[in-house]
Amino acid sequence: MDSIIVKGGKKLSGSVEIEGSKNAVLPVLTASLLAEEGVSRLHNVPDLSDVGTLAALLRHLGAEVEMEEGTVSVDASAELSCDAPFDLVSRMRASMLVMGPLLARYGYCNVAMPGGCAIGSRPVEQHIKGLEKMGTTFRTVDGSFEGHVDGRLKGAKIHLDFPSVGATQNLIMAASLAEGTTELENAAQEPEIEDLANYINEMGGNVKGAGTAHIKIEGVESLKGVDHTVIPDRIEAGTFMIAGAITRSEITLKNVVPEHLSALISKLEEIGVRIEATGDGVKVIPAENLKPIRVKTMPHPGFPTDMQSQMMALLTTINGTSVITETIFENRFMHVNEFRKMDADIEVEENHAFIKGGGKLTGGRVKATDLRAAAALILAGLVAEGYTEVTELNHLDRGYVDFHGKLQKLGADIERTDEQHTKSVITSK
Ligand SMILES: CC(=O)N[C@H]1[C@@H](OP(=O)(O)OP(=O)(O)OC[C@H]2O[C@@H](n3ccc(=O)[nH]c3=O)[C@H](O)[C@@H]2O)O[C@H](CO)[C@@H](O)[C@@H]1O
Ligand SMILES: C=C(OP(=O)(O)O)C(=O)O
Repeated sequence: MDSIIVKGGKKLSGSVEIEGSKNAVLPVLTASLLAEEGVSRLHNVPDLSDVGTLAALLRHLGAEVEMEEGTVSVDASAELSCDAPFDLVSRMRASMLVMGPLLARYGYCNVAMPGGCAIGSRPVEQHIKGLEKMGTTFRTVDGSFEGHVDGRLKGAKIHLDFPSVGATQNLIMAASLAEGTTELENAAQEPEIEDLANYINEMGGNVKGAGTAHIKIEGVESLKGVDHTVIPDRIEAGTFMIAGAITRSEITLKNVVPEHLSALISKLEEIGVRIEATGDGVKVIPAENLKPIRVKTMPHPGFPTDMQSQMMALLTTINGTSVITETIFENRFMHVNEFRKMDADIEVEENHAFIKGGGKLTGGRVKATDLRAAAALILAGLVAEGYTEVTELNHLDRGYVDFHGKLQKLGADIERTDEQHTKSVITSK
């Protein structure tokens, strides 16, 4: 079985380059289906299995997709198929994002229901309700959403019950080729939404207000493929900030936008970890003694749920009791059992985790329960006594490029049993 083995106790030093953002490139790739002419060349694309999975889906739909050294080209000018089957959609929930572009372009889609995943049930009614308001009629057939539009999608005023990232993205894409104006209220404000809007505007679209809770989209007649550079991955950056903090080491991160990480940086500073801006990145400077905190995950600009397990790893090393409250996903504490196997003292009551930190972590064999838990367990392994073996690396490969290699370069004592595998995880043609 593939695993990463880390021996705890080494300090880190040096610098690490942050990749392009997984959560930005996935919606941007689906938006490339909106272009009836031209080729989109997307730069700063990370070599991740999720990108490979989405590329496979775009190819299945009839787009031409090429990948070379961080650039993915998508030509969606051919007549596309509108059927996204279960075997592709179920591999990755972001596949649902083909719905908006297909309905906008063809007035039809047949997209398998993605189902829940380890971190929660993850319903999609906000996507469906918004698209219905724009004139789509849905029925469910054999476990798929079949959507029909009479003519073209129509602009609408849509108030989201919750600022869902995926629903906001699907609706922006649908509205970009709809007739008239769409206004989204209580929209998600993540930097990845802004990146998607920038890409659509570069293609000839008209999206205003992305990055705020109120987004206004004027539909246009057509969009063209263009070049676009994906923003840096704020979650990978945050994960490496914690790598510096947990090992009490000064390290430098390159290709980071600190404004995208303000909630995490503010919590790290409260703990006693200084984050200093340096040209195109940041320096992580932990104090000698760190302090426990209370932290609650929230939609952006709040503290990101995707940093919750890595923060938990750090808090297990800090004297005193810290409290984490998870408000985004109903089942995102599965890593607690794995941390306990490493002798962490953590109690969970409903959506609160109480972490009594400062005790000794002990290495052992632990299982990655989701993508961020994979990284968090490796971070804990950096400071645990003895060897920690982390299995189920398929989760890690969804969202981190060469994670163990980057830690190795920073000085960690870490290796991966299937070294070859990490060369490229993108599915080839
Ligand atoms: C590829 C990608 O960008 N994934 C990110 C995206 O996921 P994703 O877009 O799936 O996250 P959402 O913001 O939609 O979901 C957040 C919460 O809202 C619920 N919900 C969502 C839609 C809906 O129609 N009904 C509903 O109840 C979900 O079950 C979840 O509990 O944002 C999450 C929240 O920041 C991140 O953890 C994921 O890394
Ligand atoms: C939950 C995540 O991703 P996804 O929405 O793709 O499952 C994540 O990136 O941590």
